[in-house]
Amino acid sequence: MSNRKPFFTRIRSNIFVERKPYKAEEDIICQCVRPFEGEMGCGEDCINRMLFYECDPNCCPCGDQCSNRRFQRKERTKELQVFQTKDRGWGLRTLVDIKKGDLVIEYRGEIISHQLCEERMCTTYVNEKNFYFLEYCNGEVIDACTKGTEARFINHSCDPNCHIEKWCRGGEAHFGVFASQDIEAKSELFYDYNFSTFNNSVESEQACHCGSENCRGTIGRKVSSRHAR
Ligand SMILES: C[S@@+](CC[C@H](N)C(=O)[O-])C[C@H]1O[C@@H](n2cnc3c(N)ncnc32)[C@H](O)[C@@H]1O
Repeated sequence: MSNRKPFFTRIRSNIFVERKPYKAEEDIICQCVRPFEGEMGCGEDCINRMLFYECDPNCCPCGDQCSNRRFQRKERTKELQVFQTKDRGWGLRTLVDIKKGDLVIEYRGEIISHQLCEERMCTTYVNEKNFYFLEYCNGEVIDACTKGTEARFINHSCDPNCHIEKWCRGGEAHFGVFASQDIEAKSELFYDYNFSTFNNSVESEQACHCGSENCRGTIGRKVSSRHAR
């Protein structure tokens, strides 16, 4: 493997290549009560949070004290490092402790249709060995091959310390890598590709080197037909 970190363009929000982002027809307003000054509202019992729906600051009863706006505030673990692993290519690790439940980083990229994804795989990405795709919604894919965040470097493990959550904000979805447990500084971050990736047909043929006791042997779901999920 080359020592040069693969180049990609870091983006602050998803890029909609073939369509404009949808706007929500109406906002769902939670029933939280604005907390005392200096405290944050919309905690674990906020109905929007329970439904994986971020509050709108313009109509949330907690206003600027709403804590259910992590994607809008672009929260993330600040000190993450891309590094070369022994047998998994590049990976992503944390340089600081992370608490269970924290949003580590948003998985961003270009939002494209399955059809355009197929086309890119036969043209632009035809010589690529690694693919950086995540299933979006309604037949669309997040393509982080050239534009995205460091989340694209997160490797697969059959016993991961992170997982992907889909959250709604306005009319669109946001995908975040969340800590499934407390994670110590200097640990590599992993999620289970079985539940999240788009190109299972490619990954189901790749040997897994996650090293966990319950390793399934390959990094993608075992499928017979292309893109079956
Ligand atoms: C989304 S990329 C992850 C970043 C990648 N390691 C890199 O160097 O850019 C997915 C690719 O990483 C490698 N990979 C991820 N998890 C792995 C694992 N558990 N064992 C072996 N290879 C892995 C495979 O080559 C896979 O196709």
